[in-house]
Amino acid sequence: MPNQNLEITTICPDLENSQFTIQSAEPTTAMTVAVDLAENSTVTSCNLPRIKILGTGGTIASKGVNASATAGYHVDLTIQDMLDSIPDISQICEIEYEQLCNVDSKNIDEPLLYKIYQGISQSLQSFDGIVITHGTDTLSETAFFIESTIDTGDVPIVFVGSMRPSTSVSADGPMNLYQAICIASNRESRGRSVLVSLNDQISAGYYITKTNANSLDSFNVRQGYLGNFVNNEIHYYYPPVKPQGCHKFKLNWKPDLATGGHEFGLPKVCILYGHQSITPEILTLIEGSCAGIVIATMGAGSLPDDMCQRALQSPVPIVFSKRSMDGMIPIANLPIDSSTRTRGSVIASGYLNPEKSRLLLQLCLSGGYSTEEIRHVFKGVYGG
Ligand SMILES: NC(=O)C[C@H](N)C(=O)O
Repeated sequence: MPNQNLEITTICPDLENSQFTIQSAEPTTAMTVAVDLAENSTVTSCNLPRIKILGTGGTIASKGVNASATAGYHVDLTIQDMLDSIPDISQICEIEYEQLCNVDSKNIDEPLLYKIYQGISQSLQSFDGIVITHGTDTLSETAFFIESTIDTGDVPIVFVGSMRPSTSVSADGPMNLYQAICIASNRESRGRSVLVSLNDQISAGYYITKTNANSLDSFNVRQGYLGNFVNNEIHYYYPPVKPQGCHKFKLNWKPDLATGGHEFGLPKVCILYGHQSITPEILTLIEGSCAGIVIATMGAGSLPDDMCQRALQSPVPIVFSKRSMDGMIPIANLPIDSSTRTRGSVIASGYLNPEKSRLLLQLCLSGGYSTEEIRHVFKGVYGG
């Protein structure tokens, strides 16, 4: 049911790029409750925090064929539909929202990534927190990209999705969205950079990974959850902290005056999946068509000897990542050229999984970094 005590103003009526503001119709009540909630640090003064919601789609914005269907659904809800399904937040924050796109996250490509980047960058100055609704399949990639390209200052950037469509019994979207808005509004969230709020857990977008394709407890982070959300209380386990050694890149994507769009261009990086009997020919096949390669190696950098020797000689940088969900690639496990005693084109991914390594390598390459500089950036992810 729509919240009756909200005033909704349409700034731009188109669905794509539509923007709305929501304010409490009863400011006096809001102020009173805001003070009551101060114990939980939801607000610090009579001025409610201003939160921007950026909608991109995903299961959280989806409908299935019936209440028992948890697959085969389609993206169909706007942010306004989603806000109608959560408890009244008019006493917690003021909301403005924008529908950037409405797609399954498998379709988030560079132009959409840039749209999300712009949406966040442009909102940083005028909002106290930003919430991004996103499909879970590639949520961690977008969160990693944003952490790597935007200096968020103190403003919490909270990514949220769901595993069940809105139409299913016990849909998790409404509670996840409600919690994300509370987290973005909470003073204790300041200075924590890019967060992911799912299934009552708060984690760092830089490290989190989707580890289960179906269950509600779909995300995992071996570096540890930052906090928990229980019965309207947010419990952070640590003081504000940002990921160690996270390199910030300046995007030099320029407006394309001819098309009115933007000139995108992260260099192409492919991911190879390591397995028994993988042979070096695969490198020859793809080196010509990409600027860098990431390999999900077996274990902590293991590849057949001939593959390692060939990787050392590659004309493009090759990042050794891992198939295993946890752990990292120690430098000592990288191949070494016996004549030059160097690692050639090979770089260790540290703790980053293949898809995050891909983005990091793309950003390095777009900045024109040398192999040594790229090695240095990746080294930051495991502290050297
Ligand atoms: N749970 C989800 O959101 C999965 C969906 N396929 C998406 O990533 O958009």
